[in-house]
Amino acid sequence: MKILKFGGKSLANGKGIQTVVDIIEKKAKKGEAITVVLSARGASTNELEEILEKASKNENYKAQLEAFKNYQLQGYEALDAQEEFHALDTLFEGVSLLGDYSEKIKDKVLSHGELLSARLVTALLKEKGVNAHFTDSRSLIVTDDQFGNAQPLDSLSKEKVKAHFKKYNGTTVNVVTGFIASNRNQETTTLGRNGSNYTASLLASFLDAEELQNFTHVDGIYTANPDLVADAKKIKKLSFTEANELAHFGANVLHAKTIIPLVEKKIPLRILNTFDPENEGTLITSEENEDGIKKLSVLENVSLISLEGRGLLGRVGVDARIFQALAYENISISIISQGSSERGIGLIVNSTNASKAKKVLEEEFKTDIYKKDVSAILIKDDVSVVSIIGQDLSTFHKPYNRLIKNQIVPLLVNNTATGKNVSLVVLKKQLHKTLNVIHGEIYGVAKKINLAIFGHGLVGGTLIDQILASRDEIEKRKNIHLNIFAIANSKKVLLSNSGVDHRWKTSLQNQGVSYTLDDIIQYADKHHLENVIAIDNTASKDFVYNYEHLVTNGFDLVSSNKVANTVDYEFYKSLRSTLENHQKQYLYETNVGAGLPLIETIKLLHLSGENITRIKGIFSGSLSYLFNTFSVEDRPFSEVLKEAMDSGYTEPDPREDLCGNDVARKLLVLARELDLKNEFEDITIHNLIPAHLREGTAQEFLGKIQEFDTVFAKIKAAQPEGNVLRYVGDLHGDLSKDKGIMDVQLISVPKDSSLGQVKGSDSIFEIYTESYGDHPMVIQGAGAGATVTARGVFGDILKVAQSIN
Ligand SMILES: NC(=O)C1=CN([C@@H]2O[C@H](COP(=O)(O)OP(=O)(O)OC[C@H]3O[C@@H](n4cnc5c(N)ncnc54)[C@H](O)[C@@H]3O)[C@@H](O)[C@H]2O)C=CC1
Ligand SMILES: N[C@@H](CC=O)C(=O)O
Repeated sequence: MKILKFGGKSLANGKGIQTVVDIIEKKAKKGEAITVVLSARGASTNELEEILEKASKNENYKAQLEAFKNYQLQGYEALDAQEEFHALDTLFEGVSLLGDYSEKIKDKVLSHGELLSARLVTALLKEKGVNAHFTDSRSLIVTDDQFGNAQPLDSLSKEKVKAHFKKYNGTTVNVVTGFIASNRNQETTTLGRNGSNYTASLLASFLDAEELQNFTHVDGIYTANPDLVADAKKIKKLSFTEANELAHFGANVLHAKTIIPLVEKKIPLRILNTFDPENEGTLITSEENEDGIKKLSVLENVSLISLEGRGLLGRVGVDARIFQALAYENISISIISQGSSERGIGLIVNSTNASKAKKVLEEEFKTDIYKKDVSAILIKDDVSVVSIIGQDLSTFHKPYNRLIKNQIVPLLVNNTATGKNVSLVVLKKQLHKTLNVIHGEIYGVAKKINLAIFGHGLVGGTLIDQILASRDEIEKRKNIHLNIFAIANSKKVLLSNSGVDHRWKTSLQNQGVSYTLDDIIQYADKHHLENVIAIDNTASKDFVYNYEHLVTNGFDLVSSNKVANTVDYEFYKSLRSTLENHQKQYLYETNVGAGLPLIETIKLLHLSGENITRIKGIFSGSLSYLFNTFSVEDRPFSEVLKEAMDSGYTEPDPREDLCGNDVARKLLVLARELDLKNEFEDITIHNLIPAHLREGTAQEFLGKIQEFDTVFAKIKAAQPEGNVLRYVGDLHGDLSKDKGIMDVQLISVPKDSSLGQVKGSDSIFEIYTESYGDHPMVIQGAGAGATVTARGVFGDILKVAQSIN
């Protein structure tokens, strides 16, 4: 025998009730032995409750009662509901006259929801030729006298159930009213909310059923509420122990009391979807899963009450007083947490009870407040409880760290000493993000990294295309999902919480909107975007002043722009301390040597205590190309310069390279990695731009670049035979002091020297250290170019992404 239980939503008008009848008919005609337990249809129970309230207040309830009756008959006008309707008329009239009602009357009223539902389904099944039998559970389940929440008397009920099913067995499909029962005096009682599920599990237990199938409007039990977590997965099978934890923590498909009769008899419970009957749903059995299932459960509409005061320290019985005072007012505490210092106690109660709870506690601790032993009793309303069921503390650091990285700091953490369950109280506005962050971590769902890219010129544009081209592969290999949710230039931003695609240029043109930085921050917040990284691919001197604001708003930083590391030292330090305070990262490998692993190497050497004594080399990819080519080819300087620009080696304004600033910045970036406190002004720079070409716009400058030709032809000719020109940066001096010496200059070197042999746009860095002596460590390779630089930025993004655990 299988027990099939259908809930109110499954039995609602429209698609619902017909589907239910089809499911039962199919099973009955296949010869399956089944018993059906029904709830009231749709929102019938709530409506009856509302009508009852109105009647008791002498308000006009008749229109709503008519609507209720119409709903019950809609499409089923042949149903004989006179008995129920007449009983309801009489009951409401009585309540209206009296102006009051008892729990006993309420149970009588509410029972008609289930009675009508079972009558209708029985009639419909009979029409289809099924041998259905309307079964009023008041003749089966006997309870105590606790109207509204009656407790079944097991042995009496079992006896009656057994006797009934002995009489109506074989091909009979008993259609049983859920929720309702009667006491020993045959007065109607109800089993409390979720009572129909309870009826079904009692029947299953008394009849030793093979399975209880609970038909709902969901496909089964999910790892989290799918409305809040898009990646939530359906759990195929779980144990009663796990289900029991879910039932306690707000999982509304189950209730602890309905599980107990099944556990005792080891009867499996299957959660099914009425509207997708082929789906096998979730099976709950007594078999324990070895690894255990983790599931997220949420309590909303709760408030955090905190009791603070120095005088609580070491006092005996404070918690007992709290519990007692609240219990007296029937207020239940779902979580309580207390620091070992005992100076503060936090407790969670239902929001509807929060003000009352505060009042009760203020009264209880009146004297303590007067003596200033208790300084405050505060309510925080906008909170939610997230419980990770199946989680113990041995691995809890992982989801917890992930939350902190995403700037979600729980207000309270609580775990069960036995069993596996950790609960966190978080701000309600962070609930959605909290669930997604934890769910992603515990289920190893691809980690979502949300990127805001500022600047989509040569480097930025190439980066976006590189990310879009390799993100599927990265997701497959590294379980990291890269989502570009913002692309901005200085005027417009394209926003897309689900991520831009390869048509981003057109989309930006058509859908780009003017913006402020806060618009992007708020957009990320509104769409609960986790693990956000801001990427600066501008050459802007102003944008870097946004970095700290981004960090305080939860963004990690990646930058190809060198400015933030080369403005005043005070800013440099302040940014680092903001990063430290917010536990955020800032990576900028491409600031020196484009995609070459230079900064990382220098950092590691320095960190490991290696004394770096000098760093010398060709720092500029564009000037490397310029002088490598110009030195050996018989072509005008301006023509080669134009080539370097067209190849994407130069800065957006090439004067930044030619004046030596770009190399100087790179030197300063490295100096600061060595903890030197140099400022940009400390650097001696050989400016290659003749004085008369330094002023004016970049455009005007480009119109005059031929004027370089004679100047550089002379310089080239003045060199010794076999020499070539190289633009070199040098960081030297006593690097163990506060400041190093930095020079940037154009020099002539033998063609076969280490600097002379460099080709194309390569950079070369010679790192002299104490251990390496006169034989420096050398890093050489492409020092400029959009493709290698974008690849370097991409590498930094992935490093940040991987470090978010
Ligand atoms: N080209 C190369 O080989 C290398 C370049 N870099 C650095 O990469 C950065 C970008 O260089 P390119 O792509 O060549 O420049 P670009 O001029 O092609 O692109 C810069 C982009 O930034 C945008 N932008 C400017 N101010 C902005 C603001 N306030 N907010 C948002 N967007 C803004 C511009 O509209 C433009 O789209 C520069 O900082 C450069 O120093 C670093 C290493 C190598
Ligand atoms: N303009 C720069 C680009 C990389 O930083 C250079 O030429 O090196």
